[in-house]
Amino acid sequence: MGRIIAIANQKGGVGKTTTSINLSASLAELGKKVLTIDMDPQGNTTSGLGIDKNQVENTVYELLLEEVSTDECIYTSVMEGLDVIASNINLSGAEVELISIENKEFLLKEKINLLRDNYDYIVIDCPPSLNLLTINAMTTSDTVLVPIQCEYYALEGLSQLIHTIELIKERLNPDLEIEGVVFTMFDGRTNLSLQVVENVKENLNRNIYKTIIPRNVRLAEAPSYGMPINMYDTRSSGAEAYRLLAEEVIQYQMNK
Ligand SMILES: Nc1ncnc2c1ncn2[C@@H]1O[C@H](COP(=O)(O)OP(=O)(O)OP(=O)(O)O)[C@@H](O)[C@H]1O
Ligand SMILES: [Mg+2]
Repeated sequence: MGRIIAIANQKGGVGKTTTSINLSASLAELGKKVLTIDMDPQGNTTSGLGIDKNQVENTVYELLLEEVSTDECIYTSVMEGLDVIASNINLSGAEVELISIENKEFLLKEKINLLRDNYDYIVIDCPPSLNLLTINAMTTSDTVLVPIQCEYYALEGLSQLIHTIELIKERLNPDLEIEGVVFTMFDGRTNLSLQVVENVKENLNRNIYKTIIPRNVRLAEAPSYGMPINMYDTRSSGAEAYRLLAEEVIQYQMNK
């Protein structure tokens, strides 16, 4: 049975989408069958994997709120072995529409359970908020992976995120675990990045991935070409890092 990983942090711009795209693509490169679900109305994971978000007919919105089957929502990405359930701006209205629906926290889970067996990994990119879309992602998932940007306010909001995850575990998804945190946008030339890593390690009693994602301009460029980093520049430091992260993610499961 496949493992479902939510990439979440309500803080904006910390590298959730970059991690979703490139962890998914690196897992696929290692021969895994992967599905990436874009739960963010910004649709950046969708376009970053080579899918025109304004042309897709069925998105997460249709999956959650209309009588559309899961199969009809799955698109193939530019990367072999990597499928996508897309998103676009239409999803921004879903939050309000979801409120009055029964079982509103479990709509995604009901749909995704049907195809768990078709994939080794399902990676869900969450929006930068602890809203119903994020809650749906967390009730569907086995684990949450939290990207932390190496900047001064890295720890801000982290305790709130951990508290939310624990509440969801208590009330909605008893199996949910925090898989770990991964540092992103590390800049080895500054003391700040090093200090942030040390500070978070001291304050956070959680699994921290050994792999640290460096700040690498190729990672920022790749989405505008609709490609994950391993296709855009396979030898870049960003591609190497996400490959190592994918190996660690696979290892985590084997250690269970
Ligand atoms: N390791 C990196 N090196 C250089 N640039 C990066 C790196 N990771 C992310 N970026 C850039 O930083 C910006 C924010 O990254 P990203 O979109 O992945 O964050 P996010 O957490 O998904 O943001 P949001 O909260 O808006 O969804 C993007 O422009 C992205 O290209
Ligand atoms: Mg994002």
